[in-house]
Amino acid sequence: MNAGTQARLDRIGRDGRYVVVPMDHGITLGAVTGLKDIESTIDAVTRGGADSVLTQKGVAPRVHPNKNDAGYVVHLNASTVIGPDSNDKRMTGTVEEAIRVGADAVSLHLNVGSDSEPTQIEDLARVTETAERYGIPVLAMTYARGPGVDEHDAESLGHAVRLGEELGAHVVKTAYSGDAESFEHVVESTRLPVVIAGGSPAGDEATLKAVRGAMDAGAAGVSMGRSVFQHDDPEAITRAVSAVVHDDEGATEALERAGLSARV
Ligand SMILES: CC(=O)[C@@H](O)[C@H](O)C[C@H](N)C(=O)O
Ligand SMILES: O=CC(=O)COP(=O)(O)O
Repeated sequence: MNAGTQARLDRIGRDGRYVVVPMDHGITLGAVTGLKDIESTIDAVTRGGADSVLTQKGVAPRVHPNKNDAGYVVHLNASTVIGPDSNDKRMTGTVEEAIRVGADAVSLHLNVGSDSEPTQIEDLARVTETAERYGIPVLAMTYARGPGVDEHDAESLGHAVRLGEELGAHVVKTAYSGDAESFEHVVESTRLPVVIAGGSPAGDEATLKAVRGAMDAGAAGVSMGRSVFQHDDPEAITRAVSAVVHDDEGATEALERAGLSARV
């Protein structure tokens, strides 16, 4: 691996594990809870131990003053939930733009199984080629999503993360399959570090149990957005997630250590 790529990977994670808090949802969902005052949210999650934050390029000026020396990932494609097809992710930036706005890494979202999969495959291939030339790590968000696709099927998730590796990504993110045993298949489908998304918030206990299960299956951490940035105490939940990812804490112990009761 290019020395610059490795050095930048070490800026968005720690010791090969990752607590990334993505807040690119401002395009997907709009200015939802946690994203209106994104400055405070970024400050809170990075004080809580997030290794890096992730946004679209346009809000970069609102990131740097508040990220407390955490790493920064710029997301390069998007869609909206009000558009014709939220699975149809279109390019919103380039690797060069990401470098210009101070990114340590870039990310791209693919919906494997969607009608727009072929274009997204081409997009990721181009992004990894350019990123390699600049020594910029690529986080591929490879979901199993599309007509008739089971978004939590371990076989499909394993296929999605392997696609990310085959196209030159350095870290892959996907949905959690729901239990450690099935998620082992996902992790074993690639040599890359696999991190999990949080999905729609389902309560602190469910969130931490998913993180614990994924880590037990061999995952390398999380790229967890809404369950963190929409929490009523983003710093505390980040602290709990980081305790599981980086300190191998149990779900309940991590919640208690962060001052959060184990509630549904
Ligand atoms: C809002 C969602 O369904 C998330 O899983 C998004 O797909 C995550 C993605 N980065 C996005 O916001 O487009
Ligand atoms: O960019 C978005 C993610 O990586 C996952 O977001 P979620 O809100 O945890 O599903």
